[in-house]
Amino acid sequence: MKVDGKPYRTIWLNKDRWSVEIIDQTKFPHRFETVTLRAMDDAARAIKDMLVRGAPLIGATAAYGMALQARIDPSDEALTAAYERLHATRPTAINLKWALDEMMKALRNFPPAERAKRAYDRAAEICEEDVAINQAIGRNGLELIKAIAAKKKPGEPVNVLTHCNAGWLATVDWGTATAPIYMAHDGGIPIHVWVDETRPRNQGASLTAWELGHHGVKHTVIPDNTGGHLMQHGLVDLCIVGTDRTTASGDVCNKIGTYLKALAAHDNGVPFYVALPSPTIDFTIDDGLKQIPIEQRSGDEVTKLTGITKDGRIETVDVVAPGSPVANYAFDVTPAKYVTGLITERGVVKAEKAAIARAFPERA
Ligand SMILES: CSC[C@H]1O[C@H](OP(=O)(O)O)[C@H](O)[C@@H]1O
Repeated sequence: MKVDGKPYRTIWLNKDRWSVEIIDQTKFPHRFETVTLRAMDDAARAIKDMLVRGAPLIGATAAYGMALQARIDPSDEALTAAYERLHATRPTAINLKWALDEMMKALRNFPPAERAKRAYDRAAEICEEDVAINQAIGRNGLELIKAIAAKKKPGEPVNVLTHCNAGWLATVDWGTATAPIYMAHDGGIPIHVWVDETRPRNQGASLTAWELGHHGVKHTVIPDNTGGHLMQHGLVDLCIVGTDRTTASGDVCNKIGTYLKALAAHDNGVPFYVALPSPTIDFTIDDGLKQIPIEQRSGDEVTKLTGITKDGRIETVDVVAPGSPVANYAFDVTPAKYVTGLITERGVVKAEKAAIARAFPERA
């Protein structure tokens, strides 16, 4: 998407045709900086330390991590070690394993001497596929927004609530949950987004708000616990969130707090949609609560906050009583029964096994 009028993606190949550039998302919202990945380890660290994050972007970065490895040492042993190193960076988003499996599938039948070129080609394909999938999710989600807009008074905005960042910063471009929002905005449909700040890393306040603002989309940042109140007072027309892993039966794993939003939406009759690119479906599992590994991250993300001072210095401060233990579960699982529909690249699909299998028969 555009940043101050200049088109950007979150990851791209540099002019040297081998090093990879990423936007460093740990610097948002106060700094826009990029980082060059020159080795597989750079890609692994970028994923682990969340310079890049968001299931599709994690997959794309891992794919280029394999390409960077193939350039240095394309042997079976080296590629297997790279697969393991990248796979170990974060446990929840299934796109990581999906992308790594795609790369190994693409490389294993090529002689080592030809693997680097094939790896870069496949990584580029994965990025292009992500953009096309997200644009299709945008078109399919746009129909839902149009149907709500048709019942509104002229000029009255459709109010969408979203959680965390499932925007273009979580993907290669367009985003998943935000793709329908951008298309509605670009198509002249009045739209407003309630942006959950999304503690503890504040991906909503620092990423979603930043990207919506740069695209001119009206939005309001809210504390995470506000959404239920807004729904009780008819101020939310629909929820659209992303996902890091959705099971074959439609259980949705997403950023911590998503489940509570789904409960509030269910209780208030607010449609709750999940934007779901097919690489994020884990067809090997059905029960999200029992089978999806939930990442636990450093307690520092809870006890510390980083911001900018009046004179422009970036500072980190402690915000929790010294010595208090903290827990930092990064994701939760929303059972399929609370999901109104899955907005996929092949249409809006019911959150149930048979419907998902019909939509993606080649993978079921
Ligand atoms: C389109 S995937 C976005 C998904 O990923 C985020 O998690 P994280 O920022 O920790 O990678 C969050 O769950 C978003 O919904």
